[in-house]
Amino acid sequence: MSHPPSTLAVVGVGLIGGSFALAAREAGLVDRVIGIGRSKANLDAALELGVIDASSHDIAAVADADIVLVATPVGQMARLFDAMAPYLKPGTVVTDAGSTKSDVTALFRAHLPGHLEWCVPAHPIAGSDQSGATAARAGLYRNRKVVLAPLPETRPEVLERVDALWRACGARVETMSAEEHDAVFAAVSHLPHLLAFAYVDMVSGKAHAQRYFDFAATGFRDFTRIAGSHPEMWRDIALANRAALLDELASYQASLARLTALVESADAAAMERLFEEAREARVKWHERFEASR
Ligand SMILES: NC(=O)C1=CN([C@@H]2O[C@H](COP(=O)(O)OP(=O)(O)OC[C@H]3O[C@@H](n4cnc5c(N)ncnc54)[C@H](O)[C@@H]3O)[C@@H](O)[C@H]2O)C=CC1
Ligand SMILES: O=C(O)C(=O)Cc1ccc(O)cc1
Repeated sequence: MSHPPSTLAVVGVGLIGGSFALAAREAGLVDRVIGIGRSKANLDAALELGVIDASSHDIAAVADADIVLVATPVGQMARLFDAMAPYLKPGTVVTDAGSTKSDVTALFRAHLPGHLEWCVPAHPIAGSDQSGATAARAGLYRNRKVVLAPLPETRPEVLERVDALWRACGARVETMSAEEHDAVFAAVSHLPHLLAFAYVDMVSGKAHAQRYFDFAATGFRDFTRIAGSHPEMWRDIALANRAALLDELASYQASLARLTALVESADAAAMERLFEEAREARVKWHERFEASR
């Protein structure tokens, strides 16, 4: 399908922004990619790997773009939206990849009030515990979901353009409200990351932690993989989605308290029932997840 030449500016050329740039170019929907970042070493690596065609430390470079993807930690977005506002051409599509959506929606409203018809809050549900441009790969979004949470002001053709870009990257696009998004992701993504960080922190705080780590095996590895994720990114997510996350932390604490009581009372039957129900739910989820990839 032919399309007018288009320039993509990626603000924050890491795993997520870099992978989008590679995939959109491979799909032929983007001709030129400008990387805008704060780390020279990372931008140099992105240039060398062919993830971007040009780099800049100056947000004014968005003036040359038809599409801007903001893929920094969500805590950076307020100042970035604010700083890019004077340079955005009317019609330039602005979208993001942040893991939280109510806060980003509010930031679009607060900092780009004159540009809302061209803004599309978004969240690709793909990634890993890796970060930086060197981790970027074109196939990251293949058969993965992307959630779009359009604003009431977003023009239909702008939504369609962002939808088409993500589909061209191989993703399956779903639309939901920012509120529903944040409640769901607090439970299935943000909470488990916090649990992994807290658990590793607990073990490493033991008096003879190394002795414990020496014997940790695959169960420990699988449960804690995401504790290797980017600390700044997860700090920002925890702050941005505090309310929903506090609800999930409370539910989990209640669940742990119930399990603690079963362990205390040595209630073998109830414990086995709980484990059976959890295992069944996990097996079902895993079958559906693998079938959808
Ligand atoms: N890592 C993951 O699995 C996923 C992450 N996300 C979201 O995508 C966003 C990016 O995450 P990653 O690509 O994993 O992180 P990353 O650390 O790989 O990349 C972020 C990049 O943004 C740059 N950056 C930070 N502050 C900046 C600023 N003020 N101006 C310009 N550049 C700046 C950093 O130097 C870095 O290169 C985050 O909002 C995260 O919540 C969304 C889905 C999955
Ligand atoms: O590392 C993993 O398995 C993840 O869960 C990746 C991930 C991290 C953050 C997101 O907002 C979406 C996906």
